[in-house]
Amino acid sequence: MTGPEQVPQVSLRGVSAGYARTVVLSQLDLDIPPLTVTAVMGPNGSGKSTLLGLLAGVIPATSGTVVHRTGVRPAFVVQRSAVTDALPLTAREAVAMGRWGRLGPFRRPSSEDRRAVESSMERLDVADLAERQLGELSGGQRQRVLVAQGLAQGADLLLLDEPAGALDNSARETITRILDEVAAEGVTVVQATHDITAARRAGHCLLLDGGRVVAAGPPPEILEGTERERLPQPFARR
Ligand SMILES: Nc1ncnc2c1ncn2[C@@H]1O[C@H](COP(=O)(O)OP(=O)(O)OP(=O)(O)O)[C@@H](O)[C@H]1O
Repeated sequence: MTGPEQVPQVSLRGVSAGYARTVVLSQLDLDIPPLTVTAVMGPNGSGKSTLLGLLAGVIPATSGTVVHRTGVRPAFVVQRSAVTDALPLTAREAVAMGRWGRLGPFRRPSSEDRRAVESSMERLDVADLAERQLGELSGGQRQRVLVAQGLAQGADLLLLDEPAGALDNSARETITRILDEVAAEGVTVVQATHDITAARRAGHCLLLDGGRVVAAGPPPEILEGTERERLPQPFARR
């Protein structure tokens, strides 16, 4: 360890976690490197969302230690399917919810809060949808609104569960580029993804299978070469 940039954003040692009657993650030892994009890959049910929930602090560890580099509350962009599309909110109101944690009781949004909301919407190209109801938006548009909400939070750890899940190739490429830029600006990004192209461009890759880390390291090392033997289905077929 030579400097603060070497301190992991989050360090997990011997961590297990899950739900009431299900242990999902068992004895995980892993480090999330700071100021880069980590892609979390693995088949359906391998524990990617559970790991993000753990990193976000919404799912408790049942054993082991979870150490965060800073005390800043992470931003967590959940899968679109986890958000009720019928919520009576405009896109701008949904993005502004990203600032709630900073407002405190009875505080009105400051000009800085409003700026963060507007610039996040512009970045995700949803500014022209600001007054539309969430329920009126397409799946891809709603997904971009949720990513804008996460960005608006201004956290130093941005966690995203399949942020490009409902997007076409061009929008997917845009999200990947924005996440690269956000990391270059000093944010640690962790995204669960089934998109092998996005994973190849990440700075770090974690491969889960059955709630365990089966590989961790630079994407070329994790995704290339031994791909056929190493990647759990369905990645091995791609
Ligand atoms: N709320 C919950 N209560 C109980 N079990 C759950 C809950 N959420 C997920 N699980 C179980 O935990 C395991 C891991 O699920 P998780 O959603 O973390 O996987 P995933 O890798 O994100 O999957 P996907 O690629 O399908 O999103 C699965 O067996 C799932 O059925």
